[in-house]
Amino acid sequence: MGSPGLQFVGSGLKPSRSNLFCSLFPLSLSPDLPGACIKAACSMGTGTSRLYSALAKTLNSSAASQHPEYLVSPDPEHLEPIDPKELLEECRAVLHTRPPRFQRDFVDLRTDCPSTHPPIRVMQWNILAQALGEGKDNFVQCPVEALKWEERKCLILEEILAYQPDILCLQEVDHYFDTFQPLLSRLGYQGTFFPKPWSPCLDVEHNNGPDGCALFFLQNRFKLVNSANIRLTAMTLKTNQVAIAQTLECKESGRQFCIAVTHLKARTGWERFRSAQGCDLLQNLQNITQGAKIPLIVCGDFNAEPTEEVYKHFASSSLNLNSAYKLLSADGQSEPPYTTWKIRTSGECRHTLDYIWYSKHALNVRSALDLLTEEQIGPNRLPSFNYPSDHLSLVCDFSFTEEPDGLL
Ligand SMILES: NC(=O)C1=CN([C@@H]2O[C@H](COP(=O)(O)OP(=O)(O)OC[C@H]3O[C@@H](n4cnc5c(N)ncnc54)[C@H](OP(=O)(O)O)[C@@H]3O)[C@@H](O)[C@H]2O)C=CC1
Ligand SMILES: [Mg+2]
Repeated sequence: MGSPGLQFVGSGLKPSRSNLFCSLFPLSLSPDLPGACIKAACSMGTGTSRLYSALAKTLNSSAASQHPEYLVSPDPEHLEPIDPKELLEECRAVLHTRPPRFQRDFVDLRTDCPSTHPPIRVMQWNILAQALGEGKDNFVQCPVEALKWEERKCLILEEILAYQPDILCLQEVDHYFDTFQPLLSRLGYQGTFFPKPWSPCLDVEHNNGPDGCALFFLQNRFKLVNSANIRLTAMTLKTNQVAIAQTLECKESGRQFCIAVTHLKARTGWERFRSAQGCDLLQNLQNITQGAKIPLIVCGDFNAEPTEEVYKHFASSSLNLNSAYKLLSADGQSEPPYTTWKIRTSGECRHTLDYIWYSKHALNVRSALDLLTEEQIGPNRLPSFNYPSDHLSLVCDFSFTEEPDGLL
């Protein structure tokens, strides 16, 4: 990680790559980047000079001098909007030496149910914290070059831009303030970040701050009604895991719903702990949705197979939830065979851990993005030069059922 911004300055960017520079470069700057470097690199036209003012303001602010970079959020008013197509092209330029993206298709699930409003596209993704990927995860078949942040961040952005979700639920985010918040806000998203209280990223040398959950929604589609950052408890004890729950109102339909993101405790031996965290989250969501009066979508890396207790709590909750990716199976009852697939020193780890739960009486899943095949994932599994995380993204299109007063 270090000072990735300096790599861009030193990489001999040509004027034709100035767009790339505008969108991607300033957001990777390290607080110790010399001012002279910033000025030299930023004197490339009006757009960049405006960026320079924002950047200079951020770096010179008293907040910046007192707090590490990851706690400093650039003022969104000073950031120019970006055209998603342009950013996608910029990412592709950075990734030109890498193999092409895998093709994934949306599967139509409810073509028979008409909807007057555009669907709500939700993406769930554990993007793999940079510090954990480089320092803790031990992905023994993944070359270190495949994990280089300057390229891996472009693969992550490419995935987001390819599907353009209305709502984005992320786990293991350790580049919120320097990358995702500024870039996604320029794409029209409003973001919220809740770091883990004792993120394992902080144990890694040259880390970029704690990892946590992040929730983004498109401001032109939704109005924020209510937001809660939740530190999960297990049997009344505070834990290291978190969730964000927000009530949003659709600007087109006026209908409200609650969206939540979480990342439960990892590892075997912690099943009862995860179960308790799940119960706490369900209790919080009961309160927020006023006993299931408001439709709910819960995205998460639950770190639990469908056989675990926490999964069963969600499946049988009085919130009337169903897991969207079951609908991809022939009988509509089976989860996919994997949502994460990696090789550690301990061997191959193929598991279904990631879910998108939704209020089954209030929402329809219109389509879901198919998973990567074993052949696409390849023998070295994930992450790889083609795919930036050990977890696959899950993407669903939802619409409200037509009866607003129907049972939730
Ligand atoms: N500084 C301090 O005083 C304290 C520090 N800590 C730190 O926090 C850590 C525990 O945090 P906690 O939130 O409970 O972490 P978790 O056990 O939930 O795991 C943290 C991350 O490790 C990944 N992971 C899962 N399995 C493995 C594996 N076999 N090898 C490597 N990584 C794996 C998980 O990814 P995924 O979800 O993708 O599987 C997850 O993102 C401690 O190890 C310590 O580093 C904790 C308390 C105090
Ligand atoms: Mg992980």
